[in-house]
Amino acid sequence: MTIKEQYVAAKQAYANWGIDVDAALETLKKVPISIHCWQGDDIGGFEVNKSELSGGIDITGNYPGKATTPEELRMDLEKALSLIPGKHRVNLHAIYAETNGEAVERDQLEPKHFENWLNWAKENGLGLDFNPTLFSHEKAADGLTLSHPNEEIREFWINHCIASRKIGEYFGRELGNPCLTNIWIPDGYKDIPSDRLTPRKRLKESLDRIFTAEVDETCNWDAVESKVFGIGSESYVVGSHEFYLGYALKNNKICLVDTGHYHPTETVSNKISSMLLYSDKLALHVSRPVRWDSDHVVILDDELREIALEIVRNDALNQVIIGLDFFDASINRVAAWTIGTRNMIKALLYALLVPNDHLKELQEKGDFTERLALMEEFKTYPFGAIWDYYCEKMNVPVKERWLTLVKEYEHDVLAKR
Ligand SMILES: C[C@H](O)[C@H](O)[C@@H](O)C(=O)CO
Ligand SMILES: [Mn+2]
Repeated sequence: MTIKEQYVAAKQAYANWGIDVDAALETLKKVPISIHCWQGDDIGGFEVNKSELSGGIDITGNYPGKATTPEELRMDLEKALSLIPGKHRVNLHAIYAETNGEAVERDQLEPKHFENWLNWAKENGLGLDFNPTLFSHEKAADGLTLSHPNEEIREFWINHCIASRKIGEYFGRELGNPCLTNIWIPDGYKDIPSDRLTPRKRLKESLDRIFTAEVDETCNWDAVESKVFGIGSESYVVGSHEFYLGYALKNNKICLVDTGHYHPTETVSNKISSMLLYSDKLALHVSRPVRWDSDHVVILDDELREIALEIVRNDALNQVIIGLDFFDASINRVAAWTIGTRNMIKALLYALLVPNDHLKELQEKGDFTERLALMEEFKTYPFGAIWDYYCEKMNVPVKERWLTLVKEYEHDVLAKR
């Protein structure tokens, strides 16, 4: 049977439950995923005076062929994007600035340092998102930035965040598509603090300063990302979930939840409905924690499906900004992007092909037997046939055929670096 024939048969199975597969594919086509550039070079960036990766995050592995220049990184991203169905976004960090060999301090960064990225995004029909980089820097050497007791250090990072919001505004204005500028800081303590409040007060004041700077909200959306712990901040993180949830709600900012930033049995899927009751927008960093915030490549596991289901069944595709955040240096990096992003899209497709309204009704009626029975049966509905057809229709490789192309790229390009 051809892909199309398998699709037609599969479509009927879903139609029996009132699911319009063609409509689901139309919806899926319009959902952008924000693909993080930092998977391509192990969060190295292109600063002239580059520092070692810090901030309590870590990359393991030494797979050959990582991007070492902006041109290589863009080329690798283009390769991955050619294997992923749909039109997406690319998420940049400040350390990916291009300064023509001149050492530009982070608080002095300007839109012009990202002009190449912008032109590339325009040429490729991509959206752009942005992040100030508050790690891998001598002024973050003790693991403190916006909450630092030293005013001069705080000032430096405040100015870096303001500069970043202006870069986000530039991206959003030029692309006619708002840029999400997300602030994540590593601040915290290895051991039990004697004062949890003072650093949080300072962080709050720093954020207030950052957001006082005028930036066009139609071009730039501000987000804040919490964390429960990091390497070297095991006992206390200043920007905890409660801290940012409160800050975002009170100041009309977007909370960004990273799936690796919670206690191991706490799930982000269970937070989405609550957060959306109080906030119009929510941003995600979809990652895969394995025992800790290890940032493994996203797989199609139960939690990914549950996240997608929560977005779809709550009609929140326009409210949840889906970004990815993983970095694996032990495998081919183009493959890492491709696997993780295709899985995020697959999870959304899966969620669009579940009789969500019927399942909700069953719950309301108290028919938990049928609810469980159907939720389980739909796991083996012919979802793969719909996915294959979608890939074919979107002109990207069907099934694992993309892997041959990545291997060729590795042989022809990556291996020669
Ligand atoms: C590089 C990213 O900004 C970083 O991973 C951050 O988003 C994070 O999740 C830190 O744990
Ligand atoms: Mn993150």
